[in-house]
Amino acid sequence: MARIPLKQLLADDPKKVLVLDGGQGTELENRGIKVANPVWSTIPFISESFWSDESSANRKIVEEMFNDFLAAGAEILMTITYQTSFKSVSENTPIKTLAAYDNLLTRIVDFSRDCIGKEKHLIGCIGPWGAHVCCEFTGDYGPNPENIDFYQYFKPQLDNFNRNEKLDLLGFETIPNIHELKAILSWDASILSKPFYIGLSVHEHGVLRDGTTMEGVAKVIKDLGDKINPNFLLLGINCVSFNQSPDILESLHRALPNMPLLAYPNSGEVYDTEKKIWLPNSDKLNSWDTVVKQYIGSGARIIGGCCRTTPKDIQEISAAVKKYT
Ligand code: MET
Ligand SMILES: [Zn+2]
Repeated sequence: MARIPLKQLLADDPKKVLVLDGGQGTELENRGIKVANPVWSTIPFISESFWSDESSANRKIVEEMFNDFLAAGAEILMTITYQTSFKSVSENTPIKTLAAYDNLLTRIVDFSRDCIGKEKHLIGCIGPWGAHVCCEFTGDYGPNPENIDFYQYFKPQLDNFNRNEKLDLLGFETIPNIHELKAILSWDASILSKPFYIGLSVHEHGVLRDGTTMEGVAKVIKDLGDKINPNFLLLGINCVSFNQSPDILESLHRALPNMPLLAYPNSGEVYDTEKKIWLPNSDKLNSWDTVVKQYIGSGARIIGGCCRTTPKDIQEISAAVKKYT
């Protein structure tokens, strides 16, 4: 295999910082794919013509998006599978059986690998439990979040991704609730057999969306001690406020000084949940150059962008990573 396993890559060169791609769902939307539906950015992959017709318009859009992120300097990219859990897909699309679902995931990973080539690292993206009920930004998982069977929810996607050699890393993204974090971290290497990271959905005031402090998050990890799954490679934040993200990452670093971190915030625009539109943020405090410098100072090893970030953002991130490493 041409690619160095990520665990080794991060350990061998303690200064190496990998540039991640940008916000794929919103970027597909920018490029004309209508993603407003229950499976969000999974939608182009649901129609058979995406697979049968190599000149399909959506196929071209997705290929071009990957190309543009690569040209901007992305070294590690994600599959577009944020809202592709078996529950979301089987309840909202004609794909109903586990066999058909496995076929869908395998096709998406194959296609993504073909788009990025053999050299780049590929992340199997896994959205949070909250994504299928749209509460990843409130963290409100109902009155008994401790009783949610998170494993049952994630299992079909995990089983498929675990056995796919084309994926280098699994990414649990936008995790807003401490019970979900605890559940993921309770799974051993027989359940999570590939390297993985967890991206937290953090409020601009610096707490997990459900109110847990970063010290509280750190305690869960410290309490696991050496029982922690050896495949747990990085912890970080995603889909968080651009302005607050350096401070949030720093607080995570203070609480867990030896943990490799990752950060991929939003563009700086702000989502108006009532009007369902993105508003420009006239108070954008910093440039990517400044925030990337701060992330690296706080132990970030993977840096990219989440919602509304484009190849232009990735280009700026890439330049800053080169400058500060
Ligand atoms: N990686 C995902 C995407 O941009 C993250 C979404 S956060 C709501 O498609
Ligand atoms: Zn996002």
